[in-house]
Amino acid sequence: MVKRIGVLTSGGDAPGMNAAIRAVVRAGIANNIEVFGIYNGYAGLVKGDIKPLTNSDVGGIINRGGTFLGSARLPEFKNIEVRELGVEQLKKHGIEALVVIGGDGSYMGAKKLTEMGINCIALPGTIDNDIVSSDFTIGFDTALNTVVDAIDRLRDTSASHARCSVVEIMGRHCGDLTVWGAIASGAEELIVPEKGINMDEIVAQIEEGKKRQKKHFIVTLAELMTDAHELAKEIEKRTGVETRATVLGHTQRGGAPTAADRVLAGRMGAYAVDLLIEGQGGRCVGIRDNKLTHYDILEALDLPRVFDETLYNLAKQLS
Ligand SMILES: Nc1ncnc2c1ncn2[C@@H]1O[C@H](COP(=O)(O)OP(=O)(O)O)[C@@H](O)[C@H]1O
Ligand SMILES: O=P(O)(O)OC[C@H]1O[C@](O)(COP(=O)(O)O)[C@@H](O)[C@@H]1O
Ligand SMILES: [Mg+2]
Repeated sequence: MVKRIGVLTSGGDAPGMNAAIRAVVRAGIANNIEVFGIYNGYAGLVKGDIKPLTNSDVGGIINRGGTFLGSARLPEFKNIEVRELGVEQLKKHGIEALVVIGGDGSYMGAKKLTEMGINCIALPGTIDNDIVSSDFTIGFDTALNTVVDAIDRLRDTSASHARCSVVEIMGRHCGDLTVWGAIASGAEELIVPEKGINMDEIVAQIEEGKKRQKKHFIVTLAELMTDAHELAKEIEKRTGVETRATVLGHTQRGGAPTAADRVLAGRMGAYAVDLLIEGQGGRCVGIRDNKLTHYDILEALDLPRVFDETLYNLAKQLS
């Protein structure tokens, strides 16, 4: 049975990563496995930034945002020679298997390390909710609550000034944070990559609201689609409603994880250790209908992303 494992966080950080690390360490130690922390993702792996972790090292972190191990992006990890340096470091420390907490990019790194003889289990840690093999990713619920809190505040000031607010939300190429954020905050409009921008529809929605003496308008916009400030100018020009843009940016990545994210992280972290004990590798953990499951990483990354039209239409209908 596996005796010594490592844990690392990689890619964009996400609230709940600390809770996941804690779960890996505590579940590992409970099964007589030594757990080593690898600092700063694959970059730290290659450099040998590796230290043993005890139960008390992961005490007092369940409620902390970010990742105490640090995270990084190391594009060079795609090169086999760079990954070989990482494998050498693991061998030097006697680490036989790894838990990798990150997004789709980190999953690829985990798959490739498994092919090089290091069993890896990947956990979905990203605010974007863009990992198709899991209904939810660790960090999504916290980021969603941050988005909703921000929109609630923006609505207050928008109503006082009878303004429209364009709110740019993260998600890379996935509209989930925007769709869920729009529903939970009662936004008037949502613009997501899966649907594109329909300027006429946005203008019509605001004009219709004006007729009902509406005092404020919230337009949620997924990032990377258009410039939020330019969109605000265009809305103001076409509707006559004074409009401001707010880019929520990295505020969405921070903060104490919600209870839902902590529980998800705890379940997934312990499950990853179970899979390593079974001798599994190259797998990623997901949650489906509230049940833990695991997939081959390549198959998981190949799954087609199905956009939830029902939720999108609900956001439209209730606006
Ligand atoms: N094809 C790949 N092969 C090996 N490692 C990869 C690959 N793609 C990404 N990675 C590693 O995973 C890291 C994180 O990926 P990235 O896409 O930036 O974030 P995320 O994991 O959050 O999606 C990259 O910086 C790189 O070190
Ligand atoms: O922090 P950076 O490097 O500016 O990256 C921003 C990107 O990271 C994210 O916050 C999270 O993405 P990943 O989890 O895939 O790393 C995206 O929503 C955003 O597009
Ligand atoms: Mg990603």
